[in-house]
Amino acid sequence: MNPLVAPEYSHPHGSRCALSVNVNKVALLRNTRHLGIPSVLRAAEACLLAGAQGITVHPRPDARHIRTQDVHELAALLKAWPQAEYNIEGNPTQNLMDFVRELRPHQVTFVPDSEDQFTSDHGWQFPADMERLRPLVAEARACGVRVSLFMDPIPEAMAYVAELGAERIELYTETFASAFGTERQAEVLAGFTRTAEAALALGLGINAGHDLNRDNLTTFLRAVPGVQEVSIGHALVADALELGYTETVRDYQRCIQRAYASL
Ligand SMILES: CC(=O)[C@@H](O)[C@H](O)COP(=O)(O)O
Ligand SMILES: NCC(=O)COP(=O)(O)O
Repeated sequence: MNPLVAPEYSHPHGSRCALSVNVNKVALLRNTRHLGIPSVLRAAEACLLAGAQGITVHPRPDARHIRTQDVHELAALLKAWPQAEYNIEGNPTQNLMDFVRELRPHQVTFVPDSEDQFTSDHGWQFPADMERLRPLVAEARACGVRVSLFMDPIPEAMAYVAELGAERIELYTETFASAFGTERQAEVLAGFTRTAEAALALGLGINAGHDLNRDNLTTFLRAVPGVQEVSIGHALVADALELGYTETVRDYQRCIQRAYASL
């Protein structure tokens, strides 16, 4: 079998790879008026109804988009969707751990962003970040929350993730998205494949996200083995402005299924 095609993989949701919709950008648009529209809750519900397997939020300390009330209201909504997962992202040295303690989402994704960062643009640095993360990973796991660490595609860094006791990595996919369709695509993608193989060999689960879209998603999933979840927000919400949430989510699910059609 082609080693670059994802191996047979049993995912928590019965599909090959779960789609978790990040609703940050719905909140960003809502926050530009005091009218409460577009609704973050209605966006999440529409995406779940259309087949998304999860919802992701990144409640940044400056509340530029997702606010504390959104995080709590989505937790309440997801109680009615037992098959779906709630993934909360953020920097555990800032405001994230209160959400972990209070809401116990299915997953927390630790992202090393500074408070005023334009967007997420790098993963954790090991071994430098190890001791700072160790108690935070332990606390989240003690709360029964799966821990995923936001990581650059560096195979050698996977052993540190495993040593910390995190269950998954989230591959930061911006470098792939930037190289997509260029002469660098194969080289950049090979780095992601090597990193995924290193993670799988250590028993780590694999998530992926940042700048994934309908054009590049299938290529990524075909080449990178074992991806259990993609969290997609910016491009998906942009597509939904044109196509609506239902058709957009269905189109992303088609992109995911196409990645495994040859298996
Ligand atoms: C961690 C990551 O890559 C994204 O999930 C992040 O949430 C993007 O944040 P913004 O939506 O604020 O750009
Ligand atoms: N972790 C990635 C995520 O949740 C959404 O990233 P993007 O699709 O908004 O770039």
